[in-house]
Amino acid sequence: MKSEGLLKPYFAQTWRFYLISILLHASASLIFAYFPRVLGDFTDHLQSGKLVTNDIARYGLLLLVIGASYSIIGGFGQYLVMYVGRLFENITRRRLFSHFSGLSEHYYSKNGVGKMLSYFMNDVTGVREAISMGINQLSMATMLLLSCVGSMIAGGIPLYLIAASVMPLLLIPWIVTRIGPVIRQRSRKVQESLGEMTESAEEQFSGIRVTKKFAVEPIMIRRFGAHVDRIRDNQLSLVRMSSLFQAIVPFLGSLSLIVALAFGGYLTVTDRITLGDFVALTMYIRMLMNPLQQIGNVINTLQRSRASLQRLTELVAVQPDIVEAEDASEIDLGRSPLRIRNLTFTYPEAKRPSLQQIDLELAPGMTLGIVGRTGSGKTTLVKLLLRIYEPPAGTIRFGDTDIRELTLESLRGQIAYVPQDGFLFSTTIRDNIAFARRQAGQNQVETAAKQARIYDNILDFPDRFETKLGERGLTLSGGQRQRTSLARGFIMQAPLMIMDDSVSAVDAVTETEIVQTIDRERRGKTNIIIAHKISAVKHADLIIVLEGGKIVQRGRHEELVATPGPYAELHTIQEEGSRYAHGY
Ligand SMILES: Nc1ncnc2c1ncn2[C@@H]1O[C@H](COP(=O)(O)OP(=O)(O)OP(=O)(O)O)[C@@H](O)[C@H]1O
Repeated sequence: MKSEGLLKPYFAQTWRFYLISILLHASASLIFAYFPRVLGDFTDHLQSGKLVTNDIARYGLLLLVIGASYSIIGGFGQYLVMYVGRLFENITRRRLFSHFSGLSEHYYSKNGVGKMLSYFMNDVTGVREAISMGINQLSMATMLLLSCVGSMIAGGIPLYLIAASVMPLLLIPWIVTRIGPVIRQRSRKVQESLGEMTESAEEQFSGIRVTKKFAVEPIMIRRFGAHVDRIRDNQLSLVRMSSLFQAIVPFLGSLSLIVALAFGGYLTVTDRITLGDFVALTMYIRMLMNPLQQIGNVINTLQRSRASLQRLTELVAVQPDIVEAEDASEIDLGRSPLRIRNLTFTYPEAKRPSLQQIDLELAPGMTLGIVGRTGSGKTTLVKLLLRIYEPPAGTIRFGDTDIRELTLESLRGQIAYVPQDGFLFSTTIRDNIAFARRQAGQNQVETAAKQARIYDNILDFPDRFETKLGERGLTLSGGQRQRTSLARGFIMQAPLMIMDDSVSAVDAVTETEIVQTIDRERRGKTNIIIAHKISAVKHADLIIVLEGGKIVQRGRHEELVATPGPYAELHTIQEEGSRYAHGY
């Protein structure tokens, strides 16, 4: 899997920062590698017996300068890389979000929200750690390693002594390549189980009201517990491998030190190197252990983040199911009749079609009523009209233009869709109503609220139109939610308004008022009203009855009531129901 998708543009933008940082790291390491040399010289000076108080102060000052320069220069280099690492997080989260927004409903129904959240949180952070902390440590460690070896050679320590002492340390890369893949695979499992947990938590918190009503909390707690246990098991398995790795590295470091001590000590007593060289050598070996261990850690981090990067790259490569045609055009839906011809539609991965051979023509300004049992295909028809799913070519047209040839903005911007359970955001009721018309003035918001018969309720809310809804705000009743979402539809004054069972939760009187408002306020505009209640559609210019995805009846209310069939049956049942309710 290629990972350029995310990293290439990022590095193209930030390589200068990395270059400066690596140069700073290199300078800091060069300076720091001088440290053991100074101590070695000091030892030799001391041993010669010529050391005076002034020299001690000079050596002390030199070490202070080395330490301070290393900290300042290295620290600044580190800051730069950390800074661009955060930039990566920022750029990637924005990019992911805009990519997510373009993906289709089908994608979301296949992939849970929890997974998306996990991409945002864990994976982006995982990659950021690798390209900030990881690169920081790696460059620092490599530079220090090279500087130390360089300084040892320049300081006159024999090459064979350096080679013998450093040998055990060189086993580290070999061990890394053995253990690394296992760590990566285990880390992938941890990330996956984290994603599953987030998904389960998200679903369970969203459904908490249902859970409580059915008193099934213990089952939910048990189910969630199983997810958490899986994370623990996967994490422990990862920690076992990482710990083994972390333990081997210092062990090899100790081996190096032992060789340096034994071999270096022997060369010192046989006068082949000075005591100062010996002191410097042991210090260098000590200094090398840290960077080598860091290199190991970084390789671990890189292995872990490769899995994250792979997931993110796969994600940004997902193409939206619905794409605009290159020469997509815009038309005025208010002037173009809706023509549906021989529309048969099967959901991806479904066995049977949800709509079959639908033929329908709706002139601008007409009101269409759609009734039908649950699962008969009403919402599916709407999803195709909005192009949330792709209808077969040529089956749905506005005038002579196939909806697949329209820009998505032109199509969706001219349709006010009011679903049964319109989602309300945790913001003010005003913002919720003006959702698709951000620039709407207070007057327009109030008019829409009046049309949807929610105005009086809003006046009773604590801050009226500025009342906050949602988690930390007011909770609306089902009927109030529906009417708020209806107001959101009204405010668009769109050429086509689709109400998908959007008055099902309001009382009969309010429903009649809303239906009358639609008739009055939306005269000349096209309306599609989907309802289970005949009272909501009986004024329509045309009513269709769907059954098993087919239109089984069509006509005006009076005609349909007079014709034996599902509509007349539904009418009788509902009439009897209402008579019973009124005590006849
Ligand atoms: N995303 C989907 N993938 C596969 N099948 C689906 C999908 N959405 C709906 N269906 C199926 O398509 C059929 C029609 O569903 P649709 O939602 O259009 O019914 P409906 O008439 O709007 O029902 P209701 O009145 O309950 O809202 C059903 O059998 C349903 O199971």
